Amino acid sequence: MKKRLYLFDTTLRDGAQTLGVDFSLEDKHLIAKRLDVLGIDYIEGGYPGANPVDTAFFEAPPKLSAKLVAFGMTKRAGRSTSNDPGFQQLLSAKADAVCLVAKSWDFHVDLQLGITLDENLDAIRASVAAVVERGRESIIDCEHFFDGYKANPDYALACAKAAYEAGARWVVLCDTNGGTLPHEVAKIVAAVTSVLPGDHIGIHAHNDTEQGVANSLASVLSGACQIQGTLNGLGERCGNANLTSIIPTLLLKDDFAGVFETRVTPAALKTLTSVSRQFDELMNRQPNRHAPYVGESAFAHKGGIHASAVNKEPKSYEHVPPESVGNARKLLVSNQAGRSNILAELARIGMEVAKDDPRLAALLDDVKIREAQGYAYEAADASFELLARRALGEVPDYFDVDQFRVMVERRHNAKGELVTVSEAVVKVRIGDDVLMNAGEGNGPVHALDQALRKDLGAYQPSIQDLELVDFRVRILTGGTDAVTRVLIECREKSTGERWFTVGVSPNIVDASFEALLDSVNFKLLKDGVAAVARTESVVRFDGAAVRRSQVERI
Ligand SMILES: CC(=O)SCCNC(=O)CCNC(=O)[C@H](O)C(C)(C)COP(=O)(O)OP(=O)(O)OC[C@H]1O[C@@H](n2cnc3c(N)ncnc32)[C@H](O)[C@@H]1OP(=O)(O)O
Ligand SMILES: CC(=O)C(=O)O
Repeated sequence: MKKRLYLFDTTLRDGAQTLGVDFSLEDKHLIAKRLDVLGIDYIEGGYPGANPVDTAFFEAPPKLSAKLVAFGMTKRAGRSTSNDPGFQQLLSAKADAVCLVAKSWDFHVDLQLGITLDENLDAIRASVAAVVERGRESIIDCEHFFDGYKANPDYALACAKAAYEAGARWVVLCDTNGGTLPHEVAKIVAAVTSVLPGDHIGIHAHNDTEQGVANSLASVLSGACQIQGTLNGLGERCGNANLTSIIPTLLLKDDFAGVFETRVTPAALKTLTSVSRQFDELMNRQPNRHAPYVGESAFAHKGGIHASAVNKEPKSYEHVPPESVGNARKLLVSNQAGRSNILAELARIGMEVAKDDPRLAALLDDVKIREAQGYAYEAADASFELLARRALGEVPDYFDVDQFRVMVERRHNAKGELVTVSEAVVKVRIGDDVLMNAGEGNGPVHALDQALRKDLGAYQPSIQDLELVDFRVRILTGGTDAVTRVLIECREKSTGERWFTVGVSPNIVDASFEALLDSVNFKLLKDGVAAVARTESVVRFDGAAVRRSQVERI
């Protein structure tokens, strides 16, 4: 029979101690529910009494199948539990369990609490007993357990034993400062589980030497049965053990999956990538592309040799199948690519090309030459698709830009305020028509975008559905030879679909315009719009008088 491991999530408590993270009450409810669906056993919701959000959360907590845990500290020195208002507020919280942080390093008892070692042991016993008496499951976080054990093993163990004997369901060994290494954790946890039952022992590891996950895994191999951690590794300083890495390791790696079981099912594991990314989205944090298992690049193959091998057999360069965690494989197109990368990307966008098709070799050469000039196709899916379809003769000649002009002016407005305005004029040829439009914007690229998309004749219904959402500039080489790469992200308003395009030039406006043109062409191509035919050359200046006057002023 497999050994049951319990997952304890402290995102809403230790995760709230992350620099730059502030949970609202609504955030807490949403996150608790997502964790519950994932199959977490214990969800620590916060510290009732410490702040209004946490207090409110425990006044009307969400309904969960996981056990909801209220966090606090052992009673204050010199008071009884009934005479400690903070402790009483903790006991009143609507929670299934109460997790108390207790000092277990003699140095901290002496310096931080200023009480004797025996008084601290008494405080642990009295606090656990009060929680149990109140009908709550009791959990003790033995703060600084590993540092305490190294300094005074007998005393650290005495704290753990005092909690266990007073009725604590779980005694959690904390690597509070995150400085303990896996071999030390393995040894110390084994020493604890030789005197206390392992199915009552947990681990809470901080990540200050980037060993949070390794230390948690080492501790279960030494007999501990509860792992505390957070979503995406949030937490005080460098964070906590990352449950987003621990959970798939427990379910997918033979040495763990064969021995241990958790409440997380293989089906729930498939939601892990979306849980992780939604969480970042909610926190307004950029997801870590390189995060194990769930990061955008966790199954992205850039090297041509890797891509070729993955096409034959994915496990050649993948330690687990991406779909097992809800992630997806990507074969990137770049200067490191071979024909396999290109073929895979073409297949992804629905293009069938034979591996020996000479147009494929030409496209690969073109990609490598352009990447050497500064283009980055792995980040610009739409520009790559246009390049590939052009190489195969599949992109209609929608329009030509005969000319554009941009002006940036700093001036006083009617209220006498100093403002910087940008104006642009773009002249495009569509079929037999030449259209000239002006646009204003808060910067030159914005103005160009406005002018280009103001009136594209027959294409306007398709183009109106397009919006520019992001614009990133990177200078690739320093000095006078500097080249600018611009990446533009666009969004189709009707579907929410997004794509990226790239432009490169020594001139930032030129680079931006090239990326803008790709976005517009991609949208027309995507919508299956037919190109307007050209018969004769008739020049027509389109637009209202006001536009013409702007043009003249420029
Ligand atoms: C390792 C961890 O992550 S533990 C969790 C840390 N998380 C937090 O601190 C976030 C929430 N904390 C808070 O909002 C506040 O610190 C509160 C409400 C808990 C306490 O606020 P205050 O009463 O103003 O105390 P303050 O934060 O200044 O100091 C903490 C006090 O608790 C005492 N204390 C710390 N740990 C314990 C413990 N395990 N048992 C008893 N007392 C403790 C400290 O000695 C200190 O006492 P002192 O004021 O007499 O010196
Ligand atoms: C309790 C806790 O967060 C710690 O010791 O790190």
